[in-house]
Amino acid sequence: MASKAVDFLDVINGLTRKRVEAMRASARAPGMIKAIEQRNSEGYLALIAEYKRASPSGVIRLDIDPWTYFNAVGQYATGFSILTEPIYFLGSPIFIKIALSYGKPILYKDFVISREQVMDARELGASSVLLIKRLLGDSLWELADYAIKQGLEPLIEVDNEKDALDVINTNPNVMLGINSRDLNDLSISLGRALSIIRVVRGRANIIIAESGIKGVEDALKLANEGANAVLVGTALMRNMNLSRELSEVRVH
Ligand SMILES: O=C(O)c1ccccc1NCC(=O)[C@H](O)[C@H](O)COP(=O)(O)O
Repeated sequence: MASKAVDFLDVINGLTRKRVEAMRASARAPGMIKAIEQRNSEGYLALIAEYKRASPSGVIRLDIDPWTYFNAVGQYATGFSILTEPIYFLGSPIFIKIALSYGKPILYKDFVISREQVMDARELGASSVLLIKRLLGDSLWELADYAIKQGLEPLIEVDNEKDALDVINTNPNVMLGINSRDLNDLSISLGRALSIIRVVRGRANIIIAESGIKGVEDALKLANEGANAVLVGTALMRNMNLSRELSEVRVH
């Protein structure tokens, strides 16, 4: 009994020391756009690995700490997507601080609706910030311009053709996130994402396919259609070894 208590305290002590060390980090993550372009120029689809413990549909996995995750997927990922939203996704800003030491681009992933959140992303050291077109409506470009002024690269997420065209007609230089998940009913349709990509490929600077990507077969379809990167959460949380296979998918 006594030795169990000591073991546990040792674990807590070790993890807390690492967490405090991360809190002190003042680094800035490198840019996502350049990293994706570099990966594509080497002939590969870029992989953005998301640290995602839960979603509105329920808990995904709580038994992987962020160090274990970043260590496992870091060598294969072009960048990280880090959920900071605490209620539905059990995210935290500390995960960004921890990710900084891996030297990869970092996307701040929350339902961003305010300048304060953009500032938070910047102060934490993220390189990009997620802006969801359907969530922001008319305030999208005001917030996107603010993020750019703060030195962040906005990832503008859409889930339909009209919004995708709207984004590239307004600013083709931002990263365009094409979500397979319908944000009304949370249903996933890779087919819908593929048809949106078909419409915008060659006109958007960077296309990132998001959500519902289960493995190499899905990633290949998206790459063949014109995606520059895939953003994968749930499947990687369930099987971190998938990162190696996904990192080997080629672009043309
Ligand atoms: O993940 C959800 O269920 C979700 C529900 C409502 C709004 C947003 C949601 N997800 C945010 C994301 O962008 C995903 O975490 C990301 O695309 C990764 O998706 P997946 O690989 O399917 O976990």
